[in-house]
Amino acid sequence: MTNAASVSARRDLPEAPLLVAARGGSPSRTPVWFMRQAGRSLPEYRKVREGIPMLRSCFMPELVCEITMQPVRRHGVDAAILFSDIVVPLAAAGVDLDIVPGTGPVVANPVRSIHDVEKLPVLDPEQVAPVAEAVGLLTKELGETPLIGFAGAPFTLASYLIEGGPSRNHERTKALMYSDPAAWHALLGHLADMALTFLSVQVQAGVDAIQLFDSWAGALSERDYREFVLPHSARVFAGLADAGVPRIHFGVGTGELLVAMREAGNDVVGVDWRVPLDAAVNRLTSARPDLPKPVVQGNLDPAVLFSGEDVLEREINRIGAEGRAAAGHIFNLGHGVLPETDPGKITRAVELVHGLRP
Ligand SMILES: Cc1c2[nH]c(c1CCC(=O)O)Cc1[nH]c(c(CCC(=O)O)c1C)Cc1[nH]c(c(CCC(=O)O)c1C)Cc1[nH]c(c(C)c1CCC(=O)O)C2
Repeated sequence: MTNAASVSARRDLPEAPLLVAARGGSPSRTPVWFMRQAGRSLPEYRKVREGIPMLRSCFMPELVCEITMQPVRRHGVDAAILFSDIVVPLAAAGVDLDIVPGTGPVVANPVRSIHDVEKLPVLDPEQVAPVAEAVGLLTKELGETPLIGFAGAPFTLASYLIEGGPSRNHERTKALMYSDPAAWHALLGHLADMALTFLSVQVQAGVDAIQLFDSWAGALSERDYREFVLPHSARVFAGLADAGVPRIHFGVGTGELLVAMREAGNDVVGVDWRVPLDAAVNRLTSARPDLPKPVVQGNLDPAVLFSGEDVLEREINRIGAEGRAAAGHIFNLGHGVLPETDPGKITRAVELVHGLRP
């Protein structure tokens, strides 16, 4: 795809609350979307996914478009997030892996040495052409609602590749990181290239914002994060600096890493529910008074959607008030929607956020 095409593919959405807030402007209302808003909480999702394996569904453009649209239609959220997965670029490039229901990504041949790193395939943009096609369908269907593209950050992808699947302690990951820094940096460099290719394809196809998911970065100390991870995530963000779309950075349990994660070069800092948004802003501004006040995204505990409506309202009001400390606030959960969540509660949460004074 040429550069000229990339310029014309993106819609002009100057009023979209998500994009206004991401730039630190004054949106007409507090924008809200939810990580994992498409997925098992929705009966219409379970219906269209019936009999189709997760990974295969990510390469079916019409289905990706339909699943991405479902929460926008149902809940009236202020953004769609592309239905895909962080391991899609790895699978597309030919890494032997599967997404096992109830477990997550499982890798057939885990990466444990420099030899394994050297054997990793390079992602050719053509291999994710169905994703670009889905983005094209979505930008036609979404009207004024922005579309968020995403990728997994190098550390989180490395953890799946090295452990071979989900991990509580990331022990093999850390063992490689500490004992073979050359292999480690080669691996993270490779994964940064892949993330950048995957995100560039999405941007050229017309997504309006991107999010880099470093879900498991919170397992690291700040010192290790700075030495072993930050330079690679920074390269992904730097590669998108001229893309013209806001860049969101998110991880779980990253209260101690917020300052370092912002230094990776994003425009919006995702915050999980453990750190109040005003405290997060405080940490960010006192550590880096030289930088502009941050824009934050978050941070309702996904478990609160299992409580009564009075609790939901109280928590949303609290988070709305705390978010006023930031230069902009994009309302979200502190992590993804849990599969058992009552979708009615999600719709109600959107109404309550839209009732907040922006
Ligand atoms: C760590 C991670 C993964 N995938 C992702 C992350 C980062 C975000 C986070 O921290 O949650 C990212 C992701 N995965 C999915 C999305 C879609 C967009 C959205 O609505 O947010 C996004 C943004 C769809 C999905 N990705 C997956 C599902 C469930 C698959 C199904 O419906 O059978 C969905 C909707 C599978 C998946 N893929 C992964 C896990 C842990 C799982 C869940 C396994 C399970 O519980 O069955 C890896």
